[in-house]
Amino acid sequence: MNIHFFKYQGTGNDFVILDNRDGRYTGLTEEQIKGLCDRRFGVGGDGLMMLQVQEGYDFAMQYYNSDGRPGSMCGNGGRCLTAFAWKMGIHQEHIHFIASDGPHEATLEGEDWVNLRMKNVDSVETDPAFFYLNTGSPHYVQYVSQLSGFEVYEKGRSIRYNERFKAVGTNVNFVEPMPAENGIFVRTYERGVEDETYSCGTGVTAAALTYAGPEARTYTIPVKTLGGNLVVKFNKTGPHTYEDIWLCGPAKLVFEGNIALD
Ligand SMILES: N[C@H](CCC[C@H](N)C(=O)O)C(=O)O
Repeated sequence: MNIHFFKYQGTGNDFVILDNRDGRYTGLTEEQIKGLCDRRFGVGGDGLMMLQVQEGYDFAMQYYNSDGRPGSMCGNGGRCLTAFAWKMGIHQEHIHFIASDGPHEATLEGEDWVNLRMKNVDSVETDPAFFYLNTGSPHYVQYVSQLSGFEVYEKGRSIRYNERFKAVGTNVNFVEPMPAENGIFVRTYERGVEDETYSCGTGVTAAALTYAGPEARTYTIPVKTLGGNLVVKFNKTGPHTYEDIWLCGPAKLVFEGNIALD
């Protein structure tokens, strides 16, 4: 089978994207998706997404992690798929799509900057050592010092596979405040990739929410990742409740091509 693919990246979180509006790629197997995401034997990506038709929406987002299995919501993926939908002719000032965690709204600024509305958050588990919350995907958030030299892979992996999380898994974010920028630096170990990625949109969102002060008001938090900069804007409405959450940043086409699958 010949596959025509598009490769996108958003702050270095990279994805293979397929236009599946006619259903031609619906039968791809877990092994085939894993193979397409393989950086040596395939196209390479942290995940694969399909652009799908969905009545009542501009499109549906079907997301798979690089292990070939369906993942939960992917923030950078949603931004990249929005840029791709625009390229495919879905030209709306406000784009509405449905993903595994429900409806999303997105706007573009130019061709490769996407603002993506994330689902509201109505609870956060707070522990002296960490926060745990769901921004479309589950995220463990821990503040550390000297994040540049931190062992994200080893420490992230040990949390992801601990007694509590090993069955279902979790994404694990390590966060360091950047006082001069009034922002944060975030590094993430991703479930389903089972490695550190250059950026994780739902993780960056989760980390930014935990960085807000105690006051209920709107916040704008700049976030640095290994792959570039994002901005998270939201309205904190109570001690653990957040609404009108927007993840904003670049989403770019890298290349497109064809690959034959056996
Ligand atoms: N990279 C993604 C997160 C993918 C979620 C996935 N790792 C899972 O837990 O299923 C993001 O930008 O939000």
